[in-house]
Amino acid sequence: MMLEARNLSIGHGKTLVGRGLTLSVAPGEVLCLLGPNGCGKTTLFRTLMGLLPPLAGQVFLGDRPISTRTRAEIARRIAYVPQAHAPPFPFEALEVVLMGRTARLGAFGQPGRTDRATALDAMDHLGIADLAGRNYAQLSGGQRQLVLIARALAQEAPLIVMDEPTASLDFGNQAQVLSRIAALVSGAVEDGRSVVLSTHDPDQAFALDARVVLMHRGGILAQGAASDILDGPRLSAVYDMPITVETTTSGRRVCLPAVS
Ligand SMILES: Nc1ncnc2c1ncn2[C@@H]1O[C@H](COP(=O)(O)OP(=O)(O)OP(=O)(O)O)[C@@H](O)[C@H]1O
Repeated sequence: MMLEARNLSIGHGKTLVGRGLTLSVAPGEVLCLLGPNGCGKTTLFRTLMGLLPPLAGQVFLGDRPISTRTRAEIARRIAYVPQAHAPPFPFEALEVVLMGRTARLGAFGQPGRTDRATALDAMDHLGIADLAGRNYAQLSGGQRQLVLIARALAQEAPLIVMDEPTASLDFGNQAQVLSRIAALVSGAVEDGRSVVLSTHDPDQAFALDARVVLMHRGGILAQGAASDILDGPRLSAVYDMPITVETTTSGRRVCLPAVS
C-alpha cells in the first residue's frame, strides 16, 4: 500500500470531525472521496498528508507512520494539487511548475537544466506546453488547474492528492481535467500513478471508474468500486434528497436528483 489510514479520528484541536476511518490507496488506482459540504474531506486530506495530527489512529506512508517522515520525504511520495486560485504575485506558468521540483533540490539548490526539462515535459504531457511563458495569474481557471497538475507531475511523486480538481471549472474544462486524470492513472501519461481526489459530483466517480470512499456523518458509509457502491439509496442518504442512478444508452451510469 502507498498510503493507509487505520482507524483514524480526524478533527481540529478538540473538535472531532470524523472517526473510525480506515482506507488505503494502492498503486495505479484512483480513489474518489465523496461526501456533502463540511463532512471532512479537506480535514481528511490534510491528515493523510501529515499536515494535521490525527486525534486517534495512524496514517502509514509506505511502511512507516507518516509522523516519522520529514516534509521532504513526504513531498517525494505525495504531491498535493490545491484548488487553483490566482496568486498575488505574477509568476510564469513554468516557474509554478518548477516549484514542484523543490523537494528534489539540495539545500539552497537552484533548479537546473534537468529540473526545467522535467517541468516542461510535465506540461507537454498535459498538453499545455504552450502556456510555459504565460503569466499564471492571467490564465483561465482550467489552465491554472492543469498547471498545478503539471507541478504535481514534475514533483515525480507516485501519489497525487487533488482537492476538488474540477471545482469552478466550466463543463468543457471539467471533462478535460478528468480525462487527463484518467490518463495519469492508466499510465497513458508517464508510468501510471495513483490519484486521490475529492469531488462534489458522483458522476465523476463513474467517469473515472474510481474506487470510492463515501463519507457520511463523520464516518465512512461505504467504500468500493463506484459501480458497486454508488446507488440511489446510499446517495439519497448522503445528500439528503431523492437521487436515482440510471444507465445511459452508451452504458455509462449517471446520477439524477429528483427536483420537484
Ligand atoms: N481550521 C479549522 N479549525 C476548526 N474547524 C475547522 C477548520 N477547518 C475546517 N473545520 C471544520 O471541520 C469540519 C469539516 O470541514 P472540511 O473543510 O474538512 O469539510 P469538507 O468536506 O472539505 O467541506 P467542503 O465540501 O464544503 O469543502 C467543518 O465543520 C468545518 O467547519
